Amino acid sequence: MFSSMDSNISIYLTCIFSLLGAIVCVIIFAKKKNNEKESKKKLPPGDMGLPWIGETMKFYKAQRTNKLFEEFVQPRIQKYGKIFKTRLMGSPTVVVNGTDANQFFLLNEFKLVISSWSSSSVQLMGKDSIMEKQGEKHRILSGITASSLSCAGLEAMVPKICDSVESHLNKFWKNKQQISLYQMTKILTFTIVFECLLGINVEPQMLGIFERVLEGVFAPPIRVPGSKFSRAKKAREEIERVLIDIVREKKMEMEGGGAKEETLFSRMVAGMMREEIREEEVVDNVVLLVFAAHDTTSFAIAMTFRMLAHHPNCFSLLLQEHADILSNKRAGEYLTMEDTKKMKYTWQVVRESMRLFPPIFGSFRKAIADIEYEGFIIPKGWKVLWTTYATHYNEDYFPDHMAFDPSRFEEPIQPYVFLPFGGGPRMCAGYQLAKLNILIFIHFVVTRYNWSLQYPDEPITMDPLPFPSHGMPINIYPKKL
Ligand code: HEM
Repeated sequence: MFSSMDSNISIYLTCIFSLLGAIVCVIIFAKKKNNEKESKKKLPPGDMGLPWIGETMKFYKAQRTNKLFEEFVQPRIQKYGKIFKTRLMGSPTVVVNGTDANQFFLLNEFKLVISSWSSSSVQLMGKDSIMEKQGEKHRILSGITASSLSCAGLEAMVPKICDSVESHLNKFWKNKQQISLYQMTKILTFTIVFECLLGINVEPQMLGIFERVLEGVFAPPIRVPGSKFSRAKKAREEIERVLIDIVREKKMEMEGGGAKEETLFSRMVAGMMREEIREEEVVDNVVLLVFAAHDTTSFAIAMTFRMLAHHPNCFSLLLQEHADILSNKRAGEYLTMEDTKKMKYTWQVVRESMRLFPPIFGSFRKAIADIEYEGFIIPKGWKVLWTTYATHYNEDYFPDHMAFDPSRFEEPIQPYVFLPFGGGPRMCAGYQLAKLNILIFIHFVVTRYNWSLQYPDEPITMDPLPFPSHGMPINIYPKKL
């Protein structure tokens, strides 16, 4: 009897110990799994460099010679993969590369990330410009901007742009044998933004003051006499006084029932009268629009002409497109929106030039929450940098990627691969205006002038936006019309 009881107890104990063992195993296994999961949520690989300064100097050095991708981004992609960490200008930063990353971070604007500009840019553009706005405020401002920059708004602008280009050529190109293409297109873009988009007459001194503001946008925010930033801040105060007077004049004119013509400026002032936006917001957004359009459009034009000079076959095809459009016009008749839609090959050439020479290399965002992406964690407060190069210079999307081949754009390009104008809620508001400005300018120049580059291989510098280091001087010879 005892022996059968003993054997029952021992079976009982064996069962209990086995059960306990199983529970311990399950706990250990679950803990291990959890630890594995936790350890997977690690920071991306990379080198944070020296305290505070991090890898800023290496970044600037690569940027200055327009080799940001070749000398900074690509070697790190090879070493660490498409997502890597670094430290730039005092901020821990994760550089993300590729279509999926572009889509993820650009579409998650306002939800996981917000745009992040340097302190100098914010002080000079103003904290009330669209680039600093989030959520509802951003929606109101982009609504006002979009109403003028939509296709319907732009159609009315085409003859005005033609007029501005014609006056520009008469004033700055006529009887000249040489001009600086980059400088000239800056003047023209400035005039187009002010006169065609905003409906504000350009006073002679305004461009100079604006250029001084723009020179300080990426300089260190040190306000000591003689510094770039200090000069820029003074210029900003000067331009602010001029713009406040213009805003108040416009408001009085509109209150008195004048100002029939709707421009982006009158829409902003109307928004101010409805108390949707404040006077400071109107001023800051005028400054921002000039900044956003100025160096970008001029660089896109300059690089298009450079590529055309290097690829005479492409130039012949482009010239034919403009000769065909011109042959259907009466003497002196301006282009229409329909004509610009016929400039398909020209737009391919411009896009291919912007693929190789993007006017904006990418932009910084700031994480507003801890972000889990591709098995890594990007802590709240860290910066995220997406770049155009990572997809523009990728063999998978653009085979023989350094070759200039406008035919790549005959077929639609997969989303988030070609991003000279960015994407998501912060996609360039002036994309269509830039397109018209560039196409119409090319039409006038190639149908009226023969031209050649003075320095076919002029170096490109970045500070931090790219520009041809000698201003791209060209020789010009008027065509006999
Ligand atoms: C070739 C010429 C241009 C290029 C390559 C370009 C490129 C860009 C890019 C990449 C962004 C997005 C920046 C980001 O994601 O943080 C942007 C934003 C913007 N662009 Fe352009 N741009 C050009 C011309 C213009 C013009 C002509 C205007 C208007 C006059 C303009 C107005 C804006 C504005 C207002 C934003 C800010 C949008 C926002 O924050 O919601 N751009 N541009």
